[in-house]
Amino acid sequence: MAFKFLFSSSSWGVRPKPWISSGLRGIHAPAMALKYLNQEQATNIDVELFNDYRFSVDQLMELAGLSCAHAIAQSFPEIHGQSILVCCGPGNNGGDGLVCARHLSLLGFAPVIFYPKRTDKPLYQNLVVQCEKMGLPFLEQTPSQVDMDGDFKLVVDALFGFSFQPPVRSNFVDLIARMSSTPVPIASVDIPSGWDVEHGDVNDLGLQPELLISLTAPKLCALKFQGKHHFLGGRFVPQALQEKYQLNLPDYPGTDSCVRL
Ligand SMILES: NC(=O)C1=CN([C@@H]2O[C@H](COP(=O)(O)OP(=O)(O)OC[C@H]3O[C@@H](n4cnc5c(N)ncnc54)[C@H](O)[C@@H]3O)[C@@H](O)[C@H]2O)[C@@H](O)CC1
Ligand SMILES: [K+]
Repeated sequence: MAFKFLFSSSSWGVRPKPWISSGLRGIHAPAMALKYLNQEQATNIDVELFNDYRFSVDQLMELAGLSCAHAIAQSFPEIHGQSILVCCGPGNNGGDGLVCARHLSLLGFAPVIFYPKRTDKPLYQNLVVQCEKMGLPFLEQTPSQVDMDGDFKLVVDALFGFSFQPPVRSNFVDLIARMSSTPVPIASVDIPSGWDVEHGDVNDLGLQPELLISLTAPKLCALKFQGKHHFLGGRFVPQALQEKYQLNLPDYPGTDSCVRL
């Protein structure tokens, strides 16, 4: 396969993509550039999936969380069987974290959950019970810096996703500061927490994940991501919706739930 690179302005929310050979008479057709969403587009797609396509939150959260666990397993195979701290926030990003923790456990990792601001809705209560009944430990207090640095091989950041509005409120400041300072690698679900969804780490909190799993489609802040592994997960976007928003998502390999970007 022949590759050339097509460069586009990042202000359009796109990244260089290879030209993929059509295989016909040596003609090379340009692949359409992957779309990076602003906050409004991410919200609109979310609303459309629920209201028009009639998916339930549980359905998409299960697929999103599963894809995060798979991306983690692919990125950090060397920590299989070892302890992973999964920090879950109050919204759906936190729900993805709870699902991810459950699947990490099923994959043979040893997740420990920290879920400080719980939501009083059956969906979240059920996710907690599922994890509890599977024997996953929950931390009662914000882990100290020493504990975070010493007890875990990976920290999953499922605090805030595309609905985050900076700055971080006081109750999460310490946790994000510790996640930013730890030498333990961070895997962020959808958005590195504390980052502005479009502009990145505008408040200089310093959270720099080693793995980012963008869900549905990457958000604009992902253009500022400098870690080793960037995956797309959430393999549930119907073709018509992909076309309506010109997402130009890459093909997922085989039956995989995530794809490396
Ligand atoms: N289609 C989709 O688009 C899907 C989205 N999913 C997940 O859902 C996420 C979006 O979920 P939500 O809309 O529930 O929102 P988030 O989980 O991004 O965050 C909302 C919560 O964070 C709090 N919050 C916002 N700004 C804050 C601040 N500055 N300080 C402290 N707390 C703050 C809010 O009060 C609210 O409780 C996505 O990022 C993704 O992870 C998946 O579950 C499934 C499918
Ligand atoms: K996050």
